[in-house]
Amino acid sequence: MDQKKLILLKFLEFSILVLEMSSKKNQLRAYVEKHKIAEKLEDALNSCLDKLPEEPFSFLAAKLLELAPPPVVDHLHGRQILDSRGNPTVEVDVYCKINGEVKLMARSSAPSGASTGSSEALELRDKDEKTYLGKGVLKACKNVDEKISPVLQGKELKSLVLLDEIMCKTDGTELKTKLGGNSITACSFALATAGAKLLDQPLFMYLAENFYGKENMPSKFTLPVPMVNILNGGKHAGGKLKIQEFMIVPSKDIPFSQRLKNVTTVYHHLGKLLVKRYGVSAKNLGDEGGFAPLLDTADEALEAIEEAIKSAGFTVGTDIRLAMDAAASEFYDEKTQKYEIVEGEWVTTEELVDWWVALVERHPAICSIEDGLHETDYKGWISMQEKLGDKIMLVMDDVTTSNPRLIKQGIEEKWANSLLLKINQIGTIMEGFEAVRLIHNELQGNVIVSHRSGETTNSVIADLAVGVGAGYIKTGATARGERTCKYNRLLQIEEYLISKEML
Ligand SMILES: O=C(O)[C@@H](CO)OP(=O)(O)O
Repeated sequence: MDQKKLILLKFLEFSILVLEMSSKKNQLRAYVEKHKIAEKLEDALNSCLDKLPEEPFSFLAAKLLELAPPPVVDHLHGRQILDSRGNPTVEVDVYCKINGEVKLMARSSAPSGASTGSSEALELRDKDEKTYLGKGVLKACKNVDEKISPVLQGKELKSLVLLDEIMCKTDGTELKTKLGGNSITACSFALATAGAKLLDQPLFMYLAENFYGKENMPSKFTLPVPMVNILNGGKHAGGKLKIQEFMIVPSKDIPFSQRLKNVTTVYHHLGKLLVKRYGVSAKNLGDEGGFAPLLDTADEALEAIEEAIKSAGFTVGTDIRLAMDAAASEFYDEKTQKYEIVEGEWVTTEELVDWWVALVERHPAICSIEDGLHETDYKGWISMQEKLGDKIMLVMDDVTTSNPRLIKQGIEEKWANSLLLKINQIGTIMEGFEAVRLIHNELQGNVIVSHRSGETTNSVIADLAVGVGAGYIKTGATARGERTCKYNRLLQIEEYLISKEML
């Protein structure tokens, strides 16, 4: 055998040995020292480096990569932290084993809703009234450590779908009643974050690869249009205003950073206007950072917002449109089957649908109404879709709870034309992917990726919105850290996409 081949062979043997022994560092160090491997190798390489052709080295490098053991999940750890409302929620740490060494790769957490749909995944709470008024999540954290972590141990992180599938199977229930939706969502978010980090990819790219498959990755991405909560009512505020969220929606024909700048400008103008009109307490903030003035009617709120848009120098309806989340289940009486749309005034389903039609006529800048009816008032949903579905977005939230089974039913029965996607309503990102596919492929409708009213400072949903090509994102006001971190992440993604010519 000629010398070149011999050296290469020895180098290969040595490299294999290093890889095999890399989990036992001390032994490796002793071996290297005993046999003076480092010097020998250096000598050998020096003597032949410039004489050897390129080929064998790239072959060798590829072989070594193949031989390296892939990084795998070592364990997950759940911990109780606080969300933006001061309630406990689950945070999960993902530890991976890389070349035999255990490292903390990523951490993420679950959000929590207030106006929740009845078919949402179970939010597992301890119900011990002495601790956090029964809202503790220590049982959910224990499930992460004792039930989820063991089934994921040793698994690779390339496929989030596979990991989410394992968690769903381990729980075995549609609404995650065994392990808790909060533990599973926090794990799914943390595993995705860890996977992206391990593969050295931006999170949105990792999610896109899992959503589209590596072969079908788009060469360009789009950034979602933000639906920015600017004025709060209902359960998120505390006054008489029944409708939960009034939002502003910038034009999609301008860059994301400009969309954000425009809506933020309107937000500040509205703050000033409310103080002037209703006094300083009118600029108090609701759970999602929107102002929470003590108003009585939707018209009052919409007129104030329209005026703020104009005083900020924009045109209502072209530069900035309006959107609402009624959260109608919260002002519905199941016994009488009536809605209290204005304090003390109860209306039937038909009257409410007509009320919506008239409101859209009075405020033509309205482009979207979410949960305009109670979550089981299917007749009402169908009637509203017939009357308004070709004019504006009608968004299913509590009625579908991001659940592919309910979304299929909604598509078949023509409940509405758009979907609000909240991963913690169903549990895993994988199930969220299925929801998006249904809406995009079978309904040709819009998906709005959404936060919850109780949030943490992780920004996974911003990456998710870009990764699955959602048209919109709803993540509160352009104020309060747990809301702005999502918008700020979108600014980072925008910059990245521009630099890579992928926008
Ligand atoms: O109703 C909604 O769409 C959400 C988010 O705004 O609120 P919650 O998280 O309280 O369900």
